[in-house]
Amino acid sequence: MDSNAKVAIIGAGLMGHGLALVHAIAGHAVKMTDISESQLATGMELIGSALDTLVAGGSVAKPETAAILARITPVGTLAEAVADADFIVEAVVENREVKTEVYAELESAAPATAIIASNTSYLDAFPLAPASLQSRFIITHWYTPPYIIDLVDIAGGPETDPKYLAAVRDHYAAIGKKPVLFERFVPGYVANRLQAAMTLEITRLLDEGYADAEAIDTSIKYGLALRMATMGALMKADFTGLDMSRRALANKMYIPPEVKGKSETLEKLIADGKQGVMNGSGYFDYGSMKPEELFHNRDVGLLKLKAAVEKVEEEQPLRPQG
Ligand SMILES: NC(=O)C1=CN([C@@H]2O[C@H](COP(=O)(O)OP(=O)(O)OC[C@H]3O[C@@H](n4cnc5c(N)ncnc54)[C@H](O)[C@@H]3O)[C@@H](O)[C@H]2O)C=CC1
Ligand SMILES: O=C(O)[C@@H](O)C(=O)[C@H](O)[C@@H](O)CO
Repeated sequence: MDSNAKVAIIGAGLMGHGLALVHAIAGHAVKMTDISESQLATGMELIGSALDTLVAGGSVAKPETAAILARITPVGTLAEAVADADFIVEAVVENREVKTEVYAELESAAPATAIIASNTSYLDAFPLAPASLQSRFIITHWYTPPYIIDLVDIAGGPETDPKYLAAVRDHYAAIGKKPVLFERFVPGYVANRLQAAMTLEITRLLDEGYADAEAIDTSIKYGLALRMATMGALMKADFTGLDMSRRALANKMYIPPEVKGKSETLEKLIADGKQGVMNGSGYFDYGSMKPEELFHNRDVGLLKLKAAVEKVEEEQPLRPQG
């Protein structure tokens, strides 16, 4: 696969519009569709504001934006989106029935040579796709916002032809992303599994009154995250010394929480009308700051952090170079 491949994005929601932008920035001609006309229009607006943010953060040059936008065409139907596609990205709601319907439609509408990729967060999407798609059906899972976060989880199913996995991995690496190709599909891949485990522990700490939101996020931002940004978890263990890891495991002091499927703290916040950034408060209070300003600041901040981490990796290497 290369940047001449024509891309179709199915679903223009939070992820779909971002994925359309990622591929257009990489030079692909992109067709994006959604079952909801209004979501398709919103997706196109969000692409415009995301591009402005990338320009403000120095990741895209202003003169390039017109050409990037011109590469993205919103279309009204799935059939139109995929008619001449080489690579199809499914980013519809995380619902088995909806995804099954989309794959059934792709069986008749997609070219017989197109690679089909699902952006599912946790579902085992392979059993949902018809037999005729299995050899070219893959997972490419991105993180939000995908035009800033470079990690892409790539996995095949039992019948996926490995050549498609390698082609997509190599292309994403060539356009500056960080693909991780899994030997075997595991729901949630690495990062989402770790995120889920952390969320479970955070829920326990909050619900049982051990720590509040401020204490938890301070611990993550100023403790874990800064080290993880340059070392990950396993290199950090090397720095700590592996004997320490062995002792920590042997002590068996950490007992994972019971999986309850809900959190009292979260239920109370939602009952009090707190939905997060979009309505001004969630675990934290955002006062008079508007969602647009918050998203802009988050994204420009992430771009600056990413540039700083890249510089540190270059200037203070932690492994032999070359
Ligand atoms: N929200 C997130 O942070 C992330 C989500 N994902 C995954 O990406 C996928 C999409 O998630 P979001 O973008 O967050 O959802 P979303 O709800 O923002 O967008 C989904 C879009 O799919 C559209 N849709 C529903 N049925 C359709 C159909 N038959 N044909 C075309 N469009 C259809 C909806 O109208 C909606 O606009 C899910 O599988 C999710 O698990 C993956 C990474 C991050
Ligand atoms: O965190 C993300 O951006 C993603 O990895 C996801 O797949 C989902 O949003 C996930 O966090 C839902 O639990």
